[in-house]
Amino acid sequence: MADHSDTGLPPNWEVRHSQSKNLPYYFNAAEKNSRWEPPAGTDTEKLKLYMAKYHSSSLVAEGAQPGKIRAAHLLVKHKESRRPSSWREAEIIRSKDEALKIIQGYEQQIKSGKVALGELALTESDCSSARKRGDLGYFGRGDMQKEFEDAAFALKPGEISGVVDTASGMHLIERLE
Ligand SMILES: O=C(CCc1ccccc1)N[C@H](Cc1nc2ccccc2[nH]1)C(=O)O
Repeated sequence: MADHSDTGLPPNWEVRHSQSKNLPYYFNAAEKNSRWEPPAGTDTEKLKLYMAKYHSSSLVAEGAQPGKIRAAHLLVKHKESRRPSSWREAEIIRSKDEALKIIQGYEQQIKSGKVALGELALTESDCSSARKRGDLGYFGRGDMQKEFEDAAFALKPGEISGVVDTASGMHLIERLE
């Protein structure tokens, strides 16, 4: 078992792995608290070394299976989103219309070749997948919200969707595999 002391995380915190999302998350056994992002007070350089040492193997993406695709997305949430909060902003108050204008701007930048979706997702996406350049891993039909699924499965690998509106917010989707 990995020695938790060299994770760089504050006391009682440890790194665990979400099988369903094939992603590491942070768990505090004392407070029974978990989160996708490292807690405040983390020595991020130490955490990076720890992750490279103990977690790169567990992050091996599931192999492509029949009926599954892999996609990345960039999400702009708004005040009517199912969870109007993200790693970027504790309380998201922009209107749906403002979110639409913002994501249409991103769509233009991406489709003009000025920036890659994954690059923009890193800093602009309101989904926890932002830190993986929006990469959601492999998923099949029934795994994601219907509007998202239909738009993603309609893409060929390498293609980018138009703006997709779901209960989570406004998305741009890039099919990766
Ligand atoms: O549910 C998640 C995590 C999704 C995820 C899957 C696989 C790897 C990493 C993240 N994040 C939500 C925002 C959100 N809503 C979505 C709806 C469809 C696809 C991706 C989505 N992301 C949120 O943060 O509110």
